[in-house]
Amino acid sequence: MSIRKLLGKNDTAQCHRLHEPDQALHIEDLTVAYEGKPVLWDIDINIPPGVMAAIIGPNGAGKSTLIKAVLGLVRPTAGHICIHGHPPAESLRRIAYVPQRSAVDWDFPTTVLDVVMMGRYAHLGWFRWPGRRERRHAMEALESVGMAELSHRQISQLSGGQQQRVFLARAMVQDADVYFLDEPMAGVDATTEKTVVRLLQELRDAGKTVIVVHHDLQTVRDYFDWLVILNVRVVAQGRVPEVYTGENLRRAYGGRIALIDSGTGEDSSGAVAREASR
Ligand SMILES: Nc1ncnc2c1ncn2[C@@H]1O[C@H](COP(=O)(O)OP(=O)(O)OP(=O)(O)O)[C@@H](O)[C@H]1O
Repeated sequence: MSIRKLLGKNDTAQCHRLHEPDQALHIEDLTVAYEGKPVLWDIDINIPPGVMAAIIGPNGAGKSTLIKAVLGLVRPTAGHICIHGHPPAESLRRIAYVPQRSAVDWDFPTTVLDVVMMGRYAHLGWFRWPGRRERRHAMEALESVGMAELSHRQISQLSGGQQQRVFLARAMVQDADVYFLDEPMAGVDATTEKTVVRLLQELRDAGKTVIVVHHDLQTVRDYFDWLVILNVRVVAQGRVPEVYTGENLRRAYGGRIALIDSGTGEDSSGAVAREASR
């Protein structure tokens, strides 16, 4: 048996052993290192199904690395990751991923509609091209993000906000259970941000789990109901009202945030934080 198969088998057994039936994402003792230097250190995370969760933390805290580890794009040094009680490699159809826009080659010669239809490939099986049904799904998703009219445009001719909407439409047609998005609100206009938040909240309301790497501390309380604060280790996690506190933010960001008292006292849930510099 190959090492890969053996590892897969062990992962399956571990997830069954560790299985927290209530958790959409269960991570235990995870360590990830680049060139021998740990960027995530012995972390445990639980995110229940049906929440919209933010992962926040200062630059270099390991937020993107965490998502990459879940998706199998980086290999952990140690630890276990389970999606609804299964290793991610066994749950790929249940996972949708929206990468950072900067991580994509937007000069690739393809149209908006084709990019969205790619989201259906995992559901098609062998030897089947996307047909009328997939096209309809893709057009419906493009309509919901206000992009139907640009379906035949080359992706190289889109604005940043339009690119983000296309990504979102592709994630929607995947019909996954757990959605991972890496900074979907970064560098988009206010209208696109509202559209992104509305669609993600709709997914959440439909019972999906939405996990977002997020940078704007001031919108955490408005947009999210679950929060993981990361800085190489997990600083705090849980429901936003309990976790989004001045004390936890200071522990993660140190002097890099300004706390603004929004009325009920700086260290209470009334605290609103702004990152001093990015
Ligand atoms: N492929 C890589 N090789 C070596 N080091 C890396 C690699 N990718 C990331 N790192 C380093 O790992 C650390 C964590 O990076 P990561 O991108 O996960 O952080 P982040 O919290 O997403 O940061 P940001 O908020 O700046 O996007 C950083 O110090 C980064 O420089």
